[in-house]
Amino acid sequence: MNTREVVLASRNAKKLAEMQALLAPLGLRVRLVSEFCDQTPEESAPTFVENALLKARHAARASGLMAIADDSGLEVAALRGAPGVHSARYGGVHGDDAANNRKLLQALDGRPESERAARFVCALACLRHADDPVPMIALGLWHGRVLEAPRGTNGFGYDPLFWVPDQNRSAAELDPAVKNRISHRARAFASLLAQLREM
Ligand SMILES: O=P(O)(O)OP(=O)(O)OP(=O)(O)OC[C@H]1O[C@@H](n2cnc3c(O)ncnc32)[C@H](O)[C@@H]1O
Ligand SMILES: [Mg+2]
Repeated sequence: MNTREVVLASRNAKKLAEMQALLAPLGLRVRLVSEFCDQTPEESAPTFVENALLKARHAARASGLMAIADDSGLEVAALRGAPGVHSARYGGVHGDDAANNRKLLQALDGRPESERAARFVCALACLRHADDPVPMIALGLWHGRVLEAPRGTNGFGYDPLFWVPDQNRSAAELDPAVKNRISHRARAFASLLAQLREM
């Protein structure tokens, strides 16, 4: 096994940019799953952790390398956890951020602030190889609330609708470096890096 090289099992360019910055302290050579294969596994599991494992296993098998996958999304308590594991395709078309945001605004139309609490969830799975029986798992949460209209142009996905109370800004108004210090993904990577350093 080559432990100096890792494949990132995502096809979302903006998510990949965040993952690469968060992984940089380890000084590994980073490869992308798109270099090895065109297919994507179906993200059909009911949990973020299981979907992250599906993606990591697929990338490890395609590349022969250690693999890291991120499965993430936004949970709104008043919507019983939706968009949840379906965050990327909430609006009907996979990866259509504008449609996803429109649907979320509609779902919360007229709801008071007290019913707009939300949290971003990030599950990371890291496999040393495709048949690794001891996957490393890391979770990160980021609490905020859903705005009534989009704000800001940074980031991706639901960032323009996610209000970060202690920053007094939406996630899309944050400097990318700040988002990468405090986000769900930042928290999950902090935990994963600690595990990788012990490996
Ligand atoms: O599966 P991969 O290829 O990694 O890319 P994806 O975009 O499909 O990623 P997910 O399946 O994990 O779906 C996560 C969705 O949740 C949203 N999301 C996740 N992290 C986010 C973040 O940091 N900011 C805003 N939205 C985010 C966004 O809509 C993503 O498309
Ligand atoms: Mg996906």
